Amino acid sequence: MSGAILEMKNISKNFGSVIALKNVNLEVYPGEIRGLIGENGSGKSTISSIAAGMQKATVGEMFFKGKSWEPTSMIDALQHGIGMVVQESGTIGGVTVAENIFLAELGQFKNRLGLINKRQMNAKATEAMKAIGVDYVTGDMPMVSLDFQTRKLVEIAKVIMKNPEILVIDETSTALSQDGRLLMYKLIKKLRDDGKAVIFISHDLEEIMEVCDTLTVLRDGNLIRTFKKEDFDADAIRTSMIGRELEGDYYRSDFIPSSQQETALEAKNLCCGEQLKDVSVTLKKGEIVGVGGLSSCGMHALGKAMFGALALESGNVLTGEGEAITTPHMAIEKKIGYVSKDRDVESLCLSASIKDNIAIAGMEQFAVGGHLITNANEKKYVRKQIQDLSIKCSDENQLTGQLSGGNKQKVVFGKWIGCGSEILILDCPTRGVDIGVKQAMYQLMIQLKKEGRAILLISEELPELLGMSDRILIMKDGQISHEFMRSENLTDADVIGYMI
Ligand SMILES: Nc1ncnc2c1ncn2[C@@H]1O[C@H](COP(=O)(O)OP(=O)(O)OP(=O)(O)O)[C@@H](O)[C@H]1O
Repeated sequence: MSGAILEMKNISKNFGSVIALKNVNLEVYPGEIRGLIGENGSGKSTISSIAAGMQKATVGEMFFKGKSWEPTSMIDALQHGIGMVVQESGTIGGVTVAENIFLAELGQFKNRLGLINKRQMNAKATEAMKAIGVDYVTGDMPMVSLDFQTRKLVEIAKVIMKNPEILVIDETSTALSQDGRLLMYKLIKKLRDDGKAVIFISHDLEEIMEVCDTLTVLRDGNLIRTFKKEDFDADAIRTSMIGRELEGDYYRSDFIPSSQQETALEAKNLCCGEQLKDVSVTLKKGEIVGVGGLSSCGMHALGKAMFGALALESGNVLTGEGEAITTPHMAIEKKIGYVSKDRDVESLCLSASIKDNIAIAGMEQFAVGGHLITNANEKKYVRKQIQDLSIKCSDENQLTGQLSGGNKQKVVFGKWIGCGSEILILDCPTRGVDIGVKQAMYQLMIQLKKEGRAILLISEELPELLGMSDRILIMKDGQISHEFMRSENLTDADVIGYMI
């Protein structure tokens, strides 16, 4: 035993012909925050989920606290000291916060008659939320009433409550806004200071360098290198991630706001409870309008509303020609595309193939006469998106649910880009996407802008908003609190003040 709390030896994992991990050796030490970074599909989720009992390695062995480690499930792993917060939603929608937190452990609340003491269970769940610093969520709340960020926080509370020896956090930052991230950093630093270990997966190099003590780079299922804090160097890490230096512009290189005169889409006086309070936005052709704020500020609701997917109390969404958009069907007809933040639930059908997910919005492009679908045309259309966005998959028939997180996001992007959307409502479009692909997506957005397409870019990444937008709208408490024009001098600090 090397002093490591977890030793993973010669781990390989195959999914049919896909090799996700090749002979990976990973050791994690107590009192360490270990970062895992790598391109989409490099094997980060696979290696950490094997440690956390979600799946088994094809080959290899593991030792936890010096003993052979063969967890039979995530619950088994959590009960014995390794807990994981997964990349996508790890909670169940149809039940309460307490039922999610105590899933598989409801027995402890049974009374002598075998009935569950809900009051006690709810109180304990409320306590667990308070323990991580969230005082606005109680155990009796239905999960469906919570936004994406809060559902993630429930998941974090559930794992933290078990006081794990090792906590794995898989690409969760991008599900959280600024306040949620700060809360998460505080929790993981406390665990580290208490002598526990954390495995932290993120695509945000700046964040991972700031938060982690050591950093392991994976590429194509191989462990490339582990950096110690004193050796952290952004260029060296990037190069070992992608196997070459990243060249060319990342964000826009111009700093002058620009657009055409014509309006592409307009939201007028939108009202929807606490989420939207008299919000008006005009999006011009050839313009990228950024929308930022804290998770509950109303920006995600605004995106939904502009796609006709939110029941409004009043106000309306109109195209440049003055036609009202009240349903997603109408929006699609008017060439509006929408990437939801809640990718797995709202943007994809995970049990369908990549082909079906991409082709569904683009029939007009490849069907003969707009209605006769030929296999060859459909395949050609889908393959082009797979190639343009470098979607890592076995072929277009692979089920979307089998893709890595970032590759799923690329499928969503491909669906709306391929069908020639004139207006794109992009809610956190680069969530979980690696830097190489992010760069390609930004360059694509610039190209679309040049072609006169309009983009509403809703994002929790301030550098992305500052780097890409012609105008930035900051939202707070369901209202637009400030508008900034694109400028070289605009900084994170200028913007944050209007969010909180
Ligand atoms: N259930 C599955 N069936 C088939 N292939 C899978 C499955 N799960 C993962 N893979 C493949 O294994 C490889 C590694 O995936 P993994 O999710 O570990 O990548 P990752 O580094 O976490 O990527 P991302 O940054 O996009 O989340 C990918 O090629 C992925 O498509």
